[in-house]
Amino acid sequence: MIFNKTEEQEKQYLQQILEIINDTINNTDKSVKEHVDTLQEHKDYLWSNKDIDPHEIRSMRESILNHFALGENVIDKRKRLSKILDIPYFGRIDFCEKKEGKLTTPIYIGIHTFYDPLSRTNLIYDWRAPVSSMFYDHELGEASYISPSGEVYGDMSLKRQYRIRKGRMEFMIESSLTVHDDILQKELSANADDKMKNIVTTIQREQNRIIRNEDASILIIQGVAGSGKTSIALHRIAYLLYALKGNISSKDILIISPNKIFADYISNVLPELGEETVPETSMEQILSSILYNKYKYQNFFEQVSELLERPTPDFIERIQYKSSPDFVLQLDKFILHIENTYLHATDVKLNRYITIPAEFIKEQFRRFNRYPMRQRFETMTEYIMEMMAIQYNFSVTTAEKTLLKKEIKKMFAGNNDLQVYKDFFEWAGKPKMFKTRKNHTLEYTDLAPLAYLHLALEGYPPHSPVKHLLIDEMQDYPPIQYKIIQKLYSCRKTILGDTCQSVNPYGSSTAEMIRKVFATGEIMKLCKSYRSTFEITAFTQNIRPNTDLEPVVRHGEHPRILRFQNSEKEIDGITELISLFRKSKYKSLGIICKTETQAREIADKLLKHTDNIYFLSSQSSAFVKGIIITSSHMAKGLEFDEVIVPQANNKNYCSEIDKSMLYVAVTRAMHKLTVTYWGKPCDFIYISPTLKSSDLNPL
Ligand SMILES: Nc1ncnc2c1ncn2[C@@H]1O[C@H](COP(=O)(O)OP(=O)(O)OP(=O)(O)O)[C@@H](O)[C@H]1O
Repeated sequence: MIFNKTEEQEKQYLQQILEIINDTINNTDKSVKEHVDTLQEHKDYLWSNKDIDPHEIRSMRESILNHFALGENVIDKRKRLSKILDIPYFGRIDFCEKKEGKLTTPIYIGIHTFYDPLSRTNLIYDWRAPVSSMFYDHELGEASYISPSGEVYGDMSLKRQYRIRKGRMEFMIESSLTVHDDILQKELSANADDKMKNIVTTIQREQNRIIRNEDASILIIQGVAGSGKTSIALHRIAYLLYALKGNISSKDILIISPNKIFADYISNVLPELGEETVPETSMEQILSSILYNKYKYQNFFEQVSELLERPTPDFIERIQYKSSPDFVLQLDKFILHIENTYLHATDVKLNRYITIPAEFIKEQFRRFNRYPMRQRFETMTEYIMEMMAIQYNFSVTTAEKTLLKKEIKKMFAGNNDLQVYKDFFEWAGKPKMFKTRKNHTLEYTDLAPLAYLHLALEGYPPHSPVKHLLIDEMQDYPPIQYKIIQKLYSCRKTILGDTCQSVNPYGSSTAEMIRKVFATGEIMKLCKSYRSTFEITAFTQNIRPNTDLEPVVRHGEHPRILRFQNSEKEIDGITELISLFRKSKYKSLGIICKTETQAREIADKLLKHTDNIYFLSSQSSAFVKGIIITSSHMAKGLEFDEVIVPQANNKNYCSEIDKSMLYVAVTRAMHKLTVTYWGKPCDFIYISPTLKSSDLNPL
């Protein structure tokens, strides 16, 4: 006998569940009110009784704090329950454990657990619960899941998916498959939001393996464009917060994200999954704060812009040199060289009678080699003084002690980070590899090695409280930056990215390179691409073929390549495309240019013809829905219903880095893509014979 066999029965059951949830909400409201009343009573009592004895005050204080904490708990529960009212559950499996006397049990799966205290049953299971994993991993028939007490085997006899919105069941699908294709197609065909959304109802099996991987201490996800890397990494965080409850909370997690826009864009996923937003930072912030924010430096965005707008072979060479794994080895050798040669010891005359010999000082520098070099002076001084006192039976004054410490510090030639860093290039025989810009501004590639040397000399900060580190866009960070991360954060890590989307082709890292830096790590691949229609994906594959990529078959319009007579006509054409977009069903349009300068120029021109266009610069911090004009670099990680890529001529897009930018731009499109140009089309775009001739004729 199947529980709730028909759709009608399921609908009635949904109503019952909603009633129970509503009752529970009413009870929590009562409970909140009781807590508020008690707190008020305590407050009144304290106000109206001036001579209360200290014991009573203390006990009352404890009671207030207690009520407060309980009250907050109840409020959290209330928030969760109100969310459940909208979509109580999205899936169901019927499972019978292979054990005598066990019955088939329907398991309803939602974003949160719902336990009914009256019937003492779990009416809804959290999607992260062990039993729920079968929903994502198994088809009908034999199934198993890993419970805290071991693997549980059984038979899965039914699998349903529901679409419930605002407490109303729109439809249900019964399926033997893992996640039914129709539901996935519906989700993928929906319009883009101003924030990344959760995908809990349609997580795919290969994605679930990554989310629930608790074994890997360093998990490296290499995934093709639109494969759900970022979404999956965030779901993984939500999963770990659930599975390791008590050991880890959201404030113990740190996300290293490429920029503020991206951080804003992904900020909704965890709250949607019922978790707090987690702290976020950027690689630049980490590196600069190691150096006490003392140096002016070209930021990563400026480095990319320079590579796109005015690349010089020297600049490229400097970036390449400092981004190789070999460079880290060289720095390590140099640190050893500092250790062996930077202390130029001399005799120190403490007073008329006592002189500390140079050789003795040198010996102490070596003796304390477990301390970072700049941290040894104090300990060496203490030790030397102690030895003096024992051997010659005399005591030194504080002034003499201070003098000795000062003298030892002076003997060390590595007290200035920048000088040491410059020395490195002399030592390596590559003085041309270091160049500062106007006003002593450092190049971006120098920030990490400088910080690395600083840490080697000064010592690493105490153990970081971060328990899980998430690094997105992993390909953009060179090995030296990972080396620093490894030393700063010893915790578990999830690192994700796609080498094909590097905006830093002269300094990018592959999954394999990253694993080498950490000397460990599990690489998991995501090959299915979900974001774009089949036609758009085929187009992007012509720009940068990736044999790993497997598109999800969802059809849409063919991308269009529009040729114009000149740049003015191109602007007119884009204005026309914008007005067509405004009349369409789509909600977001990204006009993605190669550089920020180009984006700004086009934005200025377009704004003469049309309004409500937002220019997103590297300084922006919030992502907005609507018509956005931006650079490829800023668009990384984002997505739009429709994308227009202007100026795709062979002058604008001609180098390897230009190709990366073009690839990033076109892979942002979900449903519609138009590429415009005047002059000759760039060689990276394949003009397919299926294109209508009107698409190519000059307009
Ligand atoms: N299992 C899934 N169910 C529904 N949608 C999915 C699924 N997996 C991925 N998507 C959708 O695919 C799109 C791409 O996801 P996401 O941005 O996480 O991918 P990514 O690999 O980080 O992309 P990129 O590297 O190109 O920026 C999003 O719209 C996401 O909602």
